[in-house]
Amino acid sequence: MNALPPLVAPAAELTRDDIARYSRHLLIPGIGVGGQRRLKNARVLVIGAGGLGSPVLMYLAAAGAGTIGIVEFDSVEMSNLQRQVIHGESDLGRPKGESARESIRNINPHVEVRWHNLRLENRNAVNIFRQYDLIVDGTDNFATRYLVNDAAALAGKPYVWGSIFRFEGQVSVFWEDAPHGRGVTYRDLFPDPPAPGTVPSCAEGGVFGALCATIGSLMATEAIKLITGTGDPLLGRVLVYDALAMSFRSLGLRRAAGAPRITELTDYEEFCGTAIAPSAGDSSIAPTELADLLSSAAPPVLIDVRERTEWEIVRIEGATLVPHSEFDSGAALSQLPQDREVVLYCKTGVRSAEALEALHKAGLKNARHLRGGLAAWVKQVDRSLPMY
Ligand SMILES: Nc1ncnc2c1ncn2[C@@H]1O[C@H](COP(=O)(O)OP(=O)(O)OP(=O)(O)O)[C@@H](O)[C@H]1O
Repeated sequence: MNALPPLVAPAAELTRDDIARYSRHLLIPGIGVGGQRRLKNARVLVIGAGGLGSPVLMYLAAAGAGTIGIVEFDSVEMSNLQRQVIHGESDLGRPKGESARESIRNINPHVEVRWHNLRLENRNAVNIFRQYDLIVDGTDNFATRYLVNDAAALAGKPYVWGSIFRFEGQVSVFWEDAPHGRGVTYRDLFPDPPAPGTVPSCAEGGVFGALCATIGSLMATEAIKLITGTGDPLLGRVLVYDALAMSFRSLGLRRAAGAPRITELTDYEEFCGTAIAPSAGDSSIAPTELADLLSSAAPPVLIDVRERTEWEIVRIEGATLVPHSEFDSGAALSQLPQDREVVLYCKTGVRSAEALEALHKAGLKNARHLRGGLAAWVKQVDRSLPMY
């Protein structure tokens, strides 16, 4: 085993209550009283109290991490409850940070919870990271992941990273300044972000709820190992889990030869191509305008560019399904009329804007896309439709 020195110094003695509460940890060689005292002294920052953040926060709290920070700005929605188990039915509409803090207090009142009620951004990341020993990234977007990576490097902190999609997940530990030259960062795994629109988010592609527990619990495990100096952390390795095959693979990861040190933050939205909405620009149509147009004498042809699974959940009446992938391949063009206006829509307006760009490039100009997608349509036009 290639254990690292423990990240955190031990706290003062354990109390009687600590000994009773953590007794099953105290019995394990590798944690014991020494490891538990380190946990008590640990300050862990968890970014996002969502699918991954939920199990991470719950297990770190139960394990007795002394101080847990939560960075989260969002509120609990119905579609979160299938996997974000730190929140419950009675938390719907509440800030996730508040709900998570309450759950943690219920699990372990000895944990000090610091909720940073904000979006992690360039202007706050490094300062917040400096207040903690270890960062755990439970976020869901590439811009934030690169920011977490670079800010962790600038603050000199290790961080545990996890990612989930449908039935697959990945976990690793990144730390530019890791002892024994084991420093690898997220940029060594993914030097470049994927082209915008090529990797669907969980909101678009879906995620298997129990996968979050597997990956989140692995992330909490790595955090506890680093804090206590127990076992071999996933430094320089990525663990890949396939829930359908029920298999784990561990892939080696090296620092790219000559990779420069991270010395500053950059514009992550621009780096990831998510800064500007695709250049469909003013070729969008508002939901209410589309509703009027659909009931006019010359209604446009309405095209749903989502996946069939989404189409089967809910759709706008009268729409035809032509999935987004058929726009990339060019197959969509032959299915669209040249003599009538075409309006494309997706869930939130991102995929439809991309599909529209492909149509414009192919020469079909008489086309627009629904601004804000089906989500905006449901809010502004037809509240009777369910939203996912
Ligand atoms: N930059 C950021 N700062 C703070 N929290 C963030 C940031 N980026 C993402 N998050 C939070 O990370 C969590 C990610 O969790 P997850 O993807 O499971 O949830 P979600 O975004 O609610 O899901 P969905 O997109 O399916 O509705 C979210 O709660 C989100 O608010």
